Amino acid sequence: MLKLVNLNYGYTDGANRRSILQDCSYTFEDGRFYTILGPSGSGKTTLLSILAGLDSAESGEVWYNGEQITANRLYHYRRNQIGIVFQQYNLINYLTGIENVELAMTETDNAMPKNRREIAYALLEKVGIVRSKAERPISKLSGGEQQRIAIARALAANVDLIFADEPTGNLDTATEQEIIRIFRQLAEEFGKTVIVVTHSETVSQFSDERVLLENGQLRRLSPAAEAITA
Ligand SMILES: Nc1ncnc2c1ncn2[C@@H]1O[C@H](COP(=O)(O)OP(=O)(O)OP(=O)(O)O)[C@@H](O)[C@H]1O
Repeated sequence: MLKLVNLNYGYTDGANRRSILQDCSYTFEDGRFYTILGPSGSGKTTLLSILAGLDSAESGEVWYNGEQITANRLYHYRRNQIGIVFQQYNLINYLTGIENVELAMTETDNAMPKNRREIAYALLEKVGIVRSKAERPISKLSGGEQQRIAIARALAANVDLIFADEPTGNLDTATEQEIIRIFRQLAEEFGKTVIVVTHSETVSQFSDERVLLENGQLRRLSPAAEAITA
């Protein structure tokens, strides 16, 4: 379970103080697929950065699996407990897909099997990347293929919590559907918690829970399509 308690975050813009998160609290349960929605500039990426340990709130607490993610736990949390998927994929372009995933397996303290390459192929197969594609340099792959590899890379350290920021922002509708199917499967079949920031109605429709970030706070949207002002 990922729990946020009274998070506050703001910045100064000239003489003005702007608040992005205001006593923001929420609980994300294990094994569910969440989407975070909200108007442009409402702070979704900022919130995700805080949840993924890339930025820190000014006050408040983040708890994961009963442990508070304090400054001295951040390194462990980022390295061993979470994976992140970005809109721009952020893969290493001169390496192949399989090398990107294998490299991620060396960047964790979690126990990794000796046959890393085989496990990496299996992980890529799970997200629909066959061997011939896994062995191509990233620069020779489509955006959809790169995003699948980025998802496999995020899972490589055997983590249970995946964050994604606009993961389908650069993809066409058919490819978006494929990525949604992968996220659904990760939650349903493999018990992963998937938290996705998105403007896409399609992605949000297929999530287990839609959460709106508005006026610095998160609130659950009712399952029946509530109008979104994103
Ligand atoms: N440290 C900072 N200094 C100045 N401005 C900041 C800082 N952090 C965030 N902002 C501003 O806070 C607002 C929220 O940004 P954020 O990217 O989190 O919003 P968002 O909801 O993800 O937006 P979008 O949907 O357009 O991607 C933006 O106006 C951004 O420019």
